[in-house]
Amino acid sequence: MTGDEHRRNRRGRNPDDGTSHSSDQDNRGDRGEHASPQSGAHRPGASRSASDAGHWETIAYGHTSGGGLLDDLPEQGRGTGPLSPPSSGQAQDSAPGQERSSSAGAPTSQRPNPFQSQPSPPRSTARSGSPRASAVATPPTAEAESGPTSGSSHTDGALQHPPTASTVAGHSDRPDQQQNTEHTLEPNVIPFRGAGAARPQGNAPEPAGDDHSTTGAAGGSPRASQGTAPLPPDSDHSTAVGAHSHTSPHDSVAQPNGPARGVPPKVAQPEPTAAPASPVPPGAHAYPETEREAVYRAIRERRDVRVGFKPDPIPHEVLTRVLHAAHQAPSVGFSQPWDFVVVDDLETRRRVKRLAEQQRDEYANSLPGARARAFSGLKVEAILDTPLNIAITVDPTRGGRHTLGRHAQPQTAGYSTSLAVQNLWLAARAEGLGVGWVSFFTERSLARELDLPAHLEVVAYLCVGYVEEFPPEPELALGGWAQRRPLSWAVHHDQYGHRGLPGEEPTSLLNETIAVIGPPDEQALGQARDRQRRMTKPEGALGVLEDISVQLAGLAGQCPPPLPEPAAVAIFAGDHGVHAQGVSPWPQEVTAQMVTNFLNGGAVVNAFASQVGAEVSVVDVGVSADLPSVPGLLPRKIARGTADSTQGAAMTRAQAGHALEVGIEVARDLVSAGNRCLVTGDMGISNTTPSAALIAAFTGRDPAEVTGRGTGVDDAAHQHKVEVVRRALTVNRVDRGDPVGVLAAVGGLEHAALAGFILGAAALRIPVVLDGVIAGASCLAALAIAPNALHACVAGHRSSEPGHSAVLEHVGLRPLVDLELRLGEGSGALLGLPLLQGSVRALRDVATFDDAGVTERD
Ligand SMILES: Cc1cc2ncn([C@H]3O[C@H](COP(=O)(O)O)[C@@H](O)[C@H]3O)c2cc1C
Ligand SMILES: O=C(O)c1cccnc1
Repeated sequence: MTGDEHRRNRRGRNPDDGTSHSSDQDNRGDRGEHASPQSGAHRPGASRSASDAGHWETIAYGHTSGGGLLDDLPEQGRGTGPLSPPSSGQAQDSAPGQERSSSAGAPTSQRPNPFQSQPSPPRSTARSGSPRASAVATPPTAEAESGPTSGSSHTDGALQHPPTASTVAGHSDRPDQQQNTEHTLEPNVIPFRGAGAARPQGNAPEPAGDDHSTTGAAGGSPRASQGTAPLPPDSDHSTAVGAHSHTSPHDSVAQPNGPARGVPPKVAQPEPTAAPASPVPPGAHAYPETEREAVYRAIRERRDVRVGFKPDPIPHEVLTRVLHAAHQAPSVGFSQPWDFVVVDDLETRRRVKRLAEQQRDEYANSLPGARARAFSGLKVEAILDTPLNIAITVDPTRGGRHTLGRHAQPQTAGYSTSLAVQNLWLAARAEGLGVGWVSFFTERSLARELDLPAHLEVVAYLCVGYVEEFPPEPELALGGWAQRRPLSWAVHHDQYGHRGLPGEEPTSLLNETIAVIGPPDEQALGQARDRQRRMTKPEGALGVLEDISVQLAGLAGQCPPPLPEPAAVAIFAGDHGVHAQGVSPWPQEVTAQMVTNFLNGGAVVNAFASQVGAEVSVVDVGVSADLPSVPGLLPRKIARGTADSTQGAAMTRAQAGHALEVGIEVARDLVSAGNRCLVTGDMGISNTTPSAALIAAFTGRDPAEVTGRGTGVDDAAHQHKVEVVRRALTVNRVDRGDPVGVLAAVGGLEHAALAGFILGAAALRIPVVLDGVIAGASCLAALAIAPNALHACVAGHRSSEPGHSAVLEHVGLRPLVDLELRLGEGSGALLGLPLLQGSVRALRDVATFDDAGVTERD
């Protein structure tokens, strides 16, 4: 048996080989419950429930009729300053063996998916940016420098609205807009907190029929809502909230997706602190259950509607109610900075629509191929389909110079206006009106079309009308454009990063991730093998691609698995203190220059990504230089390069842990943005040296066997590089049983982040295509942390770096492409991507003997 055959046999056929699988439960993600809506439409044998059907189906992508991966999208802007590479290169060879394993099965089977599991508040639109033109790149000179400094940390800023102890007379809304007593206006008064009556002063009107806010001599806060029970005297909701800190009285209330959820509390409820005993029990002011449910229902069922509008006019009183709800939004310093321009003039709307169409085209042209195909099926506006549009504007100057709370955060005027938008949206949902927020405009051009006064800005442009139906989930989620993030990803305890829902023990992102990385789904594996056997081809004829398709079915828990498309490559970039040892012929500043080149679309990775329709992001986890803030760059700098590992640890354990978590978060973000395949990329001058050290540490091989020439050092320099790796390992005395410790001692920030990226993909059961030696080294760390992560890994190619072959052999991965590449960036992985996609496409689309009426062999 050849080495290749041996490696292949360790994969696919029996994926449990080679790693010690724990008995981890399958991916339960965020306490999952629901089935996944992410499966593609229109594939043979795919079953969809009737409730999924309807016109939402028409926007689903992942359909099989797409035009392949070699699209002809316009090229992005390119870098202009060519780098002058030093010469030379060498290769390794290895011919792919041919053989297979397989079987087949009927499509289906589902798996828990962290995205479907946990109800969480709705989000609205998705955005994206395009690479910019400009470029810097200089030829290599020789020298180095670096110095670790500690990185940034996250903090949360909470908005506080200080209590105020004065009453302010206000003006009323237009009385002619009042339809009935249900919609009377409240006095425009800032209530006292806990101190007697808060009565309108001066000439503020006493609203007709609104008797609930001014009952009794002791009084109570006037409330905005109608039909609320009279408030007990001296009630003050802010006291109640403050006294209960984490355990808000609302914890036991029904969650946004339905009745109270049963997450068993693992943490004792904190004792209320020394607040004076209140005669008002917690929850006394809660609405009765049916009313609460109505509130949560409106929140849950609000949709950004683009399709299925009816032409029926909106009665004036309905529209007024909805606008009145918007007008009751909270606002900074009670400045009420909004105005509502109700547009029904057809000519104006036609002009606005033209603006939106221009922006739509511009956006479409900026998209990578797979995204562009998906986007072409999406409707982004219904400007002429609805009886009217509403532009909601902000006046950032309203309220005068001393608007309370706005002095420190001028953006709060715009935020306040967004709250008016949301109020309108929820009220509209309750009225059966659909709302679509169109943001395909540059703000100034829209303001011009609407002939707004110069001091106003447009916050939202809404298409409003009755609808045939409301989609059961956001249209973008149904179409697979993006997925809802589980609530648990967004909730932190005391400090950003201490995750856990209320009542749960806070956990780290890393531990949470490791906990859900499980073995492949045996049933889906079996179905995929069975289906491969029944497909109209001789058994095994697709060789390694059969194994890959089976692996992906097991990973997804679904046969056939979703197409691994769209794909996103994340290039993790960092610098290295060990560069000072003369291990690379390139100056360290090339790292930052290449990052700029990536962002300008001018590098090899961009060319290959464009070829296969993938999106490119660059993650700065440790570049020494400051990088400009541009679309496509994720600024996650943890340190300005690592320390020199020949002198001690390259980084602290905390830095390595932080980098791992950055990688996990990037994986999560890219997957929730709708990507179904992740691709590793790297940039960091000198990073083949820490790669060799990691590989030696995790495989136990001698540094001489696994240290390569990287960007091309000569024999003498190579010898020196081997000694540098040896010294780093001696100085740091690594223990491979402590993978985070190994990463910290001899790795790089991009290695740790890449390990996290791999773990993040595995936890989400999304395939991750690995590039060359840097990804390989990182993968060893990831597998040492969670062996089951292997089932998410596909080796995109074999690099000519010797350390990479050592990795592939050690973990039992069979590279898809073997072309003597030694570049990094994600280039080799991207070349392998279409093969991976082809393997799944075949499993999904190829007819079985039965279906096609083809006679099987004897
Ligand atoms: C212009 C240029 C573009 C690159 N793109 C990837 N690498 C690759 O080479 C570097 C590692 O090799 P060594 O350890 O020998 O420095 C990494 O940045 C890696 O991504 C590049 C290197 C250079 C010079
Ligand atoms: O294998 C790789 O990915 C590689 C090889 C040399 C330099 N940079 C990356």
